[in-house]
Amino acid sequence: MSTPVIATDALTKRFPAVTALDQLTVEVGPGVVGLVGANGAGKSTLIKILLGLAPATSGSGRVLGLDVATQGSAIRERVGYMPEHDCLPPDVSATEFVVHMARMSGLPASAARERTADVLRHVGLYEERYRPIGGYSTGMRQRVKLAQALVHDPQLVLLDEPTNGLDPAGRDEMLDLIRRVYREFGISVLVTTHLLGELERTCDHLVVIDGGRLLRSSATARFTEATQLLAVEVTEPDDGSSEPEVAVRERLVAAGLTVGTDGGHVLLVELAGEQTYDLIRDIVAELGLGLVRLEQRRHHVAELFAREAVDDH
Ligand SMILES: Nc1ncnc2c1ncn2[C@@H]1O[C@H](COP(=O)(O)OP(=O)(O)OP(=O)(O)O)[C@@H](O)[C@H]1O
Repeated sequence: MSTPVIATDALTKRFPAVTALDQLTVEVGPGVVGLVGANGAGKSTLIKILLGLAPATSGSGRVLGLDVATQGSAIRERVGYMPEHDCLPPDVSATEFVVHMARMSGLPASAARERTADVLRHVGLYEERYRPIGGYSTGMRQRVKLAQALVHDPQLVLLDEPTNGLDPAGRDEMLDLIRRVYREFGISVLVTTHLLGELERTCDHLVVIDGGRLLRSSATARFTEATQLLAVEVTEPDDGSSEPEVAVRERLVAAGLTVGTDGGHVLLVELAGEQTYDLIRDIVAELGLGLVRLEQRRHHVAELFAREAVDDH
């Protein structure tokens, strides 16, 4: 494997009331990497430590081979950062703001103007770039934040929740843009989200954390490959009672099967031999329900949490 872009070893961050990162050991190579976790999972804390902006309590980390504890400024020269929260001044234009950020990172005036024009074009801001940011839509503001992260031509960008507040179309556009940052410029990307499943199409590799701990780190394809999992969906019963899948689930678990859900009404049943199909059909029939769907399916990242919860019991 090529040199890891990011590598941490037992990285831990304790605040007085909470352990935000707990012995996190993870290594990711070049490409587009998704950092997935619920709110409070520790994503922003990890990003701040990787940028050398906050010290770890224990453990170590390297970004582009540089030590986060002692080489923070060298890291920030080579890494772009798009913060989660809006940090944009309303009275200046995108061009003025991004030129300013380019100058701050050390580019001479003429190079700063050229790079600014390039990155604003790349993120899809054209005539609007001369108008004050205060009048921009959320999508446009997110693009300005992305542009300032790219303007000093970094080797890696850390994007904290770049799709936050966007509608589905805006989200898709942002994800396409992120993909192109790597494909067209060769800039590696670490992108965070609390929306499970959102990054399946965008990322080569996914790191999933929960409560500061590593749940899983692997190629996206490994998350979504076909598994021994059956999706089961049943009809509403005649008596009109809701959530018939709850009764089905109880019966399946009682029969010794491992059952999760997709977060909605679909049950996900571990296949334990061919008899699993018959068992499901029998139980559904005994409960007086009909089968809408019974099929082997692919994993989605979203299931990871549902399945973990089941595995804990
Ligand atoms: N400066 C701080 N002081 C005390 N606790 C903190 C601080 N920063 C973060 N935390 C706590 O650490 C945990 C992880 O927070 P973090 O912001 O890293 O999570 P996150 O995954 O980025 O979530 P979000 O998307 O909501 O920001 C949370 O419980 C949070 O309350």
